[in-house]
Amino acid sequence: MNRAELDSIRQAGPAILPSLLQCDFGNLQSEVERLSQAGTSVLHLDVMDGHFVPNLTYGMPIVAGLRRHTSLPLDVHLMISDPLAYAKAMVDAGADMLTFHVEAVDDAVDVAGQIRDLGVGVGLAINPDTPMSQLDGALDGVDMVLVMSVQAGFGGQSFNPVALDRIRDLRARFPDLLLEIDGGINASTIGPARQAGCDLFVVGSAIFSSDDYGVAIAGLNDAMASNQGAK
Ligand SMILES: O=C(CO)[C@@H](O)[C@H](O)COP(=O)(O)O
Ligand SMILES: [Co+2]
Repeated sequence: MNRAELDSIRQAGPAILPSLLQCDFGNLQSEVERLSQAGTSVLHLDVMDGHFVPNLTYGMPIVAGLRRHTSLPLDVHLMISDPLAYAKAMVDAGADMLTFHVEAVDDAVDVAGQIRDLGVGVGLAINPDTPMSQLDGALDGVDMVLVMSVQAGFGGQSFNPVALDRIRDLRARFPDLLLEIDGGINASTIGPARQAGCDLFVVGSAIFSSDDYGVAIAGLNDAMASNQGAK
């Protein structure tokens, strides 16, 4: 994803990104079709290595398989200890945006630069219990900050409101930075996250627990617009 494509995502307004973590992997193609029909504009893919986080998901073959069946941009959330070891393979598989964790690397600016050189958008993620000071001086070459509202590793966890203060703080300091939030986003938490200044909302359980993804996404968009929920 180049800068122009990222800008067009931002200009299109807030977007809900389904996280496939809780989809039916036995019917992946049909799940993606259902999400496309429900108005999805970007898919969020959670890659976990069983080392950086205590959970294991999938890697390049699934990304490549999705790439063959959809033209939707693929936003790949790397919850892995060595993002550079897999970055090129992920891009070759079809990732459009690669987000790595600030906790996983020694030099985030260097990692971001090497990912950028692969021709994709770069995101930097931060877990709720990591001090925000770790982002100081780390945002050069970063297109997006992913503020985790749960500890990375599992779907279905409860929203941590510390993420709202973080979004507010980043939005005030970096008006043009793309901001994404991930974890525990539902009809109660999406409004406050939007009001705090977030652009992209990753949603797993609140979509996949519904029989009708279109209804679930419409409900989340309504809740975002009416800013329901606790602050
Ligand atoms: O990155 C992660 C979890 O580490 C997420 O993308 C989750 O998959 C979101 O799931 P819900 O919290 O919405 O159930
Ligand atoms: Co994620």
